[in-house]
Amino acid sequence: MVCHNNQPNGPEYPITSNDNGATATRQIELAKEQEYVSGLYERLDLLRVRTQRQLDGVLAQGGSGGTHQNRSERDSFAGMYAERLGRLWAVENGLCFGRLDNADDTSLYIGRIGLADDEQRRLLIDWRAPVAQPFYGATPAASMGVTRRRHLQTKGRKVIGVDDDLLDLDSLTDEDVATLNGEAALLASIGAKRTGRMRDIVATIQSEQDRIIRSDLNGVLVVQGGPGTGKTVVALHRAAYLLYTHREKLARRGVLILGPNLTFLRYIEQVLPSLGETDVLLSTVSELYPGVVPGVRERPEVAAIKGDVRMAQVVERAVRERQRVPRKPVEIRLDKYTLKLDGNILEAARNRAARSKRAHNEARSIFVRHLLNALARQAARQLGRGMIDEDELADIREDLRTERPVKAALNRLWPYVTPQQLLIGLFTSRERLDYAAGEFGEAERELMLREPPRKGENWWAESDVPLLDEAAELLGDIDPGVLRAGAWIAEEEQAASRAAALDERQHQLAYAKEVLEMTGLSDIMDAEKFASRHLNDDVYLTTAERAAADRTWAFGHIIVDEAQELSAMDWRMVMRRCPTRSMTIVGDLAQTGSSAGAPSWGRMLDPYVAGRWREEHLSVNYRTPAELMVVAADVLALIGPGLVAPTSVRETGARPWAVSPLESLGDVVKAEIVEGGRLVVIVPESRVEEFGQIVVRSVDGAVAGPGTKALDAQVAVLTVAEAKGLEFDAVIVVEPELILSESPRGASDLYVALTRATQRLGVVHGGSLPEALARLERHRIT
Ligand SMILES: Nc1ncnc2c1ncn2[C@@H]1O[C@H](COP(=O)(O)OP(=O)(O)OP(=O)(O)O)[C@@H](O)[C@H]1O
Repeated sequence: MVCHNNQPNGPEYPITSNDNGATATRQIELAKEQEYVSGLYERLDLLRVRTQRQLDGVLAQGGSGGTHQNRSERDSFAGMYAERLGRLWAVENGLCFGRLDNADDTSLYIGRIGLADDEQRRLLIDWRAPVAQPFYGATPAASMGVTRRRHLQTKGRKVIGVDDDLLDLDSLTDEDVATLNGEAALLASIGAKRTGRMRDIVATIQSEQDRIIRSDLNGVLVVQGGPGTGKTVVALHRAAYLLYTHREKLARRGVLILGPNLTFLRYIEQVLPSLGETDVLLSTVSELYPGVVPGVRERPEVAAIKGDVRMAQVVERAVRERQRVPRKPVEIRLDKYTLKLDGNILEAARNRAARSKRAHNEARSIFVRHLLNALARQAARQLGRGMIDEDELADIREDLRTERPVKAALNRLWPYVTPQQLLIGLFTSRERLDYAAGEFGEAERELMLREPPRKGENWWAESDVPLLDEAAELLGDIDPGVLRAGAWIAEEEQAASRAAALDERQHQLAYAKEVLEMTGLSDIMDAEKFASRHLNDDVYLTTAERAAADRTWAFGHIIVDEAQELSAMDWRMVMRRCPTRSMTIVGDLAQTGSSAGAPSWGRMLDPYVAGRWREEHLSVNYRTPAELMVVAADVLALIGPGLVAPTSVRETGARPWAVSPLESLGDVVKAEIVEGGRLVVIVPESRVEEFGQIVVRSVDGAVAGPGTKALDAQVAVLTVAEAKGLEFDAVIVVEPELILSESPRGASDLYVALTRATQRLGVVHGGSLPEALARLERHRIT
């Protein structure tokens, strides 16, 4: 199916006939719908006023008075009303977007939330309710009792268009024919200019997407689909659907959505609130280890090694290395005598601790107890006290425990280790790597070897995060008493965790401000107070916030976006967060850019759910026009001969082009700027700074590099990895040959770059143009 739609904004008022009678019929229909929709907004306003009053009432009871329980109840109610109010405000735009007419002559209006009047009569059905499903699933062949599906287009509170699908074709009347205009709502939506933020598609979900959204909560669902097929947006709607349908279960355990980078998370972060869902944790995989924010860019070959599943054994052996029995006996010199720990004693103590199956730090007390007993007996012998009772032995043991040389020896023999210390110790020591990473070759071990961190340096790379998590599992917690003493924790680590706490606080404050503005409460309460009351206090943290701070949190459901990028080690970490294996995994194997990414879904998932994961496919591209996909398909052929590009839903008539020389870049970008829309310049990683500077110098307000600013700017300069998952009205790819050659997954990178545009695509090159781009219309600027 290819529809022609040259209007980037789509029709504002979808009139397909210029017949006067039909136009009059439409006007009448519009007026009827307007009346109903106005009634819905009146109801919404009333509910807002009521909820606001309830909130004011609770807040008026004062902040710090009463018992702890009174205060905590008050705060809970205030939190609940504020959240409800937030929801009521969030659905302002597009409150009602559809109507279903049933064969029994009843009609249902479908919208973002459910509304009822005071007599509990249904006025508006939540799009996620089972009765709303035919709005997305009914077809003429399987009409599900529906005769007409009507899309309502609104601007603010005004109904500006109706767009009907008639599903019972036999019952068509002349008036029906006048309002029949199939895909106008979809085309208007996908042709609209982009704002730098993903919007919800609740009014135009297609039936293959709806099946995925409403698929069962249990088990692992993989959604494989080419670029622009709606994987991300479908995954987000699925989160909203699951929260609505299994509210109780998921509210307790929470839903985690994992995306490829922070810019992407900013890009999608408004979709769920616009669907009335705020309590979902959005995170990148590299943020999953609390307290560590990776800042080191690693070479792809190093990331590939550290993402290899064999690293699990390496970490395990690195832990065991810390429990190694020294070859020579250990002597402990005290004032009165010298004690000696030989191999047999040490081995026995270590075996006893190992048999406990506890994690390293938690098993330490067993090891220490066993050794102290042995030392106490030796001490008693040396003091000439052959037979001593248990009490005397205990006294000697306690004396020994506080002796400095004994403590030092115990620390050497079975040290407390943090995950950070373990990895720094491992990757900065050739000896330790040789011991722990035997299954990797010498060259690979050499690649892993690093300099120790300098003071204040952020030492962590993304590939370290799952290794830290793995280490945390094997090391376990350190006794908080010992932790407080803290002397053995590297200063750098303390500084890093203080910085992370500060960052977190700032993020909470920004979020609090947003909530207060959205709920109209900013005059009553300041953000600082709101944040400490509702966000930072253990009792009132939302599920998502509590989960974010807890490495061992088990989520009710996890959605992984751009899942092809995760390494085998990443999957181990993600699976640990979801013991029930209720997951939605969306991605496209052809777009894999990471050197440690998935070669196939089975390879990544079979170790956890062999034969128990189900796969769905999406095959229609709602983003990239057909003219652009023809070019992208030639690059797809480089990735794998049998791969099939998704079918574009529309043509625009705009042919993609290539220009040279490279010196024209600034002018070309200026000429391509989309009024009221977004343009991205996608550049090779190795020349990002150079091209970024050229564009920033040539175009006022252009932004080089990722982040919120890049999303908001009219022109942004990004690498492929930074542009992954995003979309723009126009895309200019610079030096595609270099993108192809500079990474082992160059063809996938170029494919991703070429498929980011919703309207126009151009290439600027100085070097040769890859053969796969032969279909581009070529120009030379003189
Ligand atoms: N049913 C729909 N109605 C309107 N717009 C849609 C629909 N499905 C998808 N889209 C739009 O198509 C675009 C692409 O969607 P999305 O980013 O989810 O695709 P994707 O499969 O994740 O792409 P990629 O793999 O390239 O990142 C978005 O603008 C999205 O809103």
